[in-house]
Amino acid sequence: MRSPKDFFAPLAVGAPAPVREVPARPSRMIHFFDPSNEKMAAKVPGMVGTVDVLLGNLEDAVKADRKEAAREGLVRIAKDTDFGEHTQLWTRVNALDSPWVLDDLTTLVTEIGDTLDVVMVPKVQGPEDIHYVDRLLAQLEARAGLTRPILVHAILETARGMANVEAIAGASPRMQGISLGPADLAADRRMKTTRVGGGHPGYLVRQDPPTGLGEGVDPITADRATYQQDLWHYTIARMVDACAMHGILPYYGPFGDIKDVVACEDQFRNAFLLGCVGTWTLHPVQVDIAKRVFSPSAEDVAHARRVKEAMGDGTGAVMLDGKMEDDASLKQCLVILELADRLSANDPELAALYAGGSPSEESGTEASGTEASGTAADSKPADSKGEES
Ligand SMILES: CC(C)(COP(=O)(O)OP(=O)(O)OC[C@H]1O[C@@H](n2cnc3c(N)ncnc32)[C@H](O)[C@@H]1OP(=O)(O)O)[C@@H](O)C(=O)NCCC(=O)NCCSC(=O)C[C@](C)(O)C(=O)O
Ligand SMILES: [Mg+2]
Repeated sequence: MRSPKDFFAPLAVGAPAPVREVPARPSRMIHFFDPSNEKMAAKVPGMVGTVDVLLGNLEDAVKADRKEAAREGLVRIAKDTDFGEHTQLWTRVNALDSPWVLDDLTTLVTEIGDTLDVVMVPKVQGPEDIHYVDRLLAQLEARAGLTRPILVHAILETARGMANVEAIAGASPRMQGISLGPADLAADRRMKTTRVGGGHPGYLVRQDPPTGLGEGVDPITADRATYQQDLWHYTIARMVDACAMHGILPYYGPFGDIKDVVACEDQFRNAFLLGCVGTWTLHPVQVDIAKRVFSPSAEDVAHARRVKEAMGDGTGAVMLDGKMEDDASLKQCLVILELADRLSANDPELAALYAGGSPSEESGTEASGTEASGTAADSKPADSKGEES
């Protein structure tokens, strides 16, 4: 364990100084592409400006015999593409115990280190994994003469990583954020699912047996409502706390049922409401869903402004639309307003929406009613409540 006094010292002579704060750049969707897949790679330049993050994936989902092609493809794309002001370039390197990761890091930092914003590290088990990457990145940055440090993002996909999540989040000033890796995590935990993220119809609670049924009707086998539960609630909530306590950013991960855009939106929204700032998008169809979900609704922004105005100096309590507002509800509203400001700075459409233009149908929001809504969930379509009976 390093002395706290040394926490912000570069780990190699000549490496850039670590950042003190995670840069406040939108990252609502981390869009995955396989740089060895020519059709997919060809779409990347056209996606600049439409997604917050483009991530060249080198790990799982890239076949073993395409690993080198993927690495080379990413170098080529990074060199040939202007990512503009609003789209970041990230990569997911191979796992630290794989035969590819050393070449991944060495090649990418050396060749495109000045373009690469974040390196995502899969299957992180504990802070020691981050320390290893931290030192190696510093050495490579120093050798390449980089002036800006590359940040690190961990994927939470082992039980041990989960148990160490707070230590991982605080392991280095390079830590930018953490994502949930539901498929590997499920396997490592020996959960009995076979999906990539999302819920499961078997994970439910059932209404109590009804009373007052007629003679001879069995209350146990009678019709009883069931409610599907969120398999990921504990994990995401714990990840959010670990990230918040260390000033880094939490993300949902992949939703593998590409066709089920409704359940995908529900899963993304659960993560957004719990504190995540973004998600992964695996297919272009998920991009607009992520944008809609991880941008606060116009109603929430308008409500937050009204609370801020009504609260004056920010202390005390007031009644607004029959609800008590106080210092703590104001703080929640300020979270929404800060996010809205940050997103508006990059996106004139959102800026117009938040400035009071009428919310478009595409934004998934409804025109303001007499009651201001309290959460982003209130703007969710009424037919997608995620309950079953
Ligand atoms: C799902 C797949 C196979 C369907 O691919 P498809 O070709 O069958 O889909 P499509 O609907 O036919 O595609 C239509 C068009 O979109 C293109 N396209 C399709 N996807 C993309 C994309 N991402 N970016 C840009 N373009 C894309 C595709 O090439 C095609 O182009 P075309 O019209 O010219 O023919 C494909 O979308 C894909 O491979 N996506 C990325 C998958 C991936 O990265 N997986 C790894 C992350 S999840 C994970 O690792 C788990 C985790 C965290 O580790 C853990 O939980 O443990
Ligand atoms: Mg995985």
